[in-house]
Amino acid sequence: MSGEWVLGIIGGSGLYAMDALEDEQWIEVKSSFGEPSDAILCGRIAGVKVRFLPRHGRGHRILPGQLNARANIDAMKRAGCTDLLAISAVGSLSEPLAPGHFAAVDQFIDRTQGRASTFFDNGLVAHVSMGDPVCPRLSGYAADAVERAGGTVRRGATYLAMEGPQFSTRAESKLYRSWGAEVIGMTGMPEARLAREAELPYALMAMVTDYDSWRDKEAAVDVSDILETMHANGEIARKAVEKLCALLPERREASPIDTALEHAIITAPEQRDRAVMARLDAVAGRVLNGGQS
Ligand SMILES: CSC[C@H]1O[C@H](OP(=O)(O)O)[C@H](O)[C@@H]1O
Ligand SMILES: Nc1ncnc2[nH]cnc12
Repeated sequence: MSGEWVLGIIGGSGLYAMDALEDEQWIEVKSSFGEPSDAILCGRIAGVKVRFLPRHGRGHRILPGQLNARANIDAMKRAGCTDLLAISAVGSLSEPLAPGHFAAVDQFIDRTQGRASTFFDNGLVAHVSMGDPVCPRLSGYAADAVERAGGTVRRGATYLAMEGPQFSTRAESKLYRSWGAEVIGMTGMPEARLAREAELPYALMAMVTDYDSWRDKEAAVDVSDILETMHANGEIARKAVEKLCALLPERREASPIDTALEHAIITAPEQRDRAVMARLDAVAGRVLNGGQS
């Protein structure tokens, strides 16, 4: 879909509103997948339409494992988002990625358990490609924006999504390092999977808050260290969103991710479950309704 940008921002720990928005208004968006984390804050930054959702709700009410990621992504799609930038606090599993740095995530290892991780269901089976889970265009713009906001950013990092809410043991932390994971958090999955199913180009800008628990001579991560780093660097994340809006080209060219479902649904048309199709009106309406966008 070429045309205008409607930039969805999913704000993680420490990011519960966006001061820079003009004409701001919180709107309740109903989802066919249950309750989203909160209302969506709508407005404009540098002329770009922005839709902001605090991932854990205002006041940080929702555990990572209890987030209704399906409702969140479905609501952002219904709110008209064309692209989604997720912002997340993460632990670092790599020495050069120091607390206070940012990382533009480009790969995931998913260790979450028991979370609803697809919009599809019996009666409507789909398999989207997840080889390249992140939109390189949006991720590149977001990394440029962090630099313009004065941050240090690493382009390309593998994110280990853990279940939580407890932090990792030292043995787990070392194991994930041996797998090549560079940052660790609790929310990037299934969010990234669901964004792809919803044909929304997704990027994850991770803010490193701690060194997790793999450094033997140092204390294991605790939440007070995380909050301290988050408060010291949250302003860069907020400023980066403003810079991102300012640097997006006026016209949004189509992305291949806009049509991720094109050949993904394999259930024969006559076998499709009407109720499941109805629930997917926003996520998959483009393909289910004869390919119109
Ligand atoms: C506050 S520390 C752990 C918490 O922070 C991260 O949240 P988010 O990804 O939403 O920024 C992490 O995933 C945990 O949920
Ligand atoms: N060390 C860590 N593990 C999981 N999630 C985090 N979020 C911030 N730091 C984290």
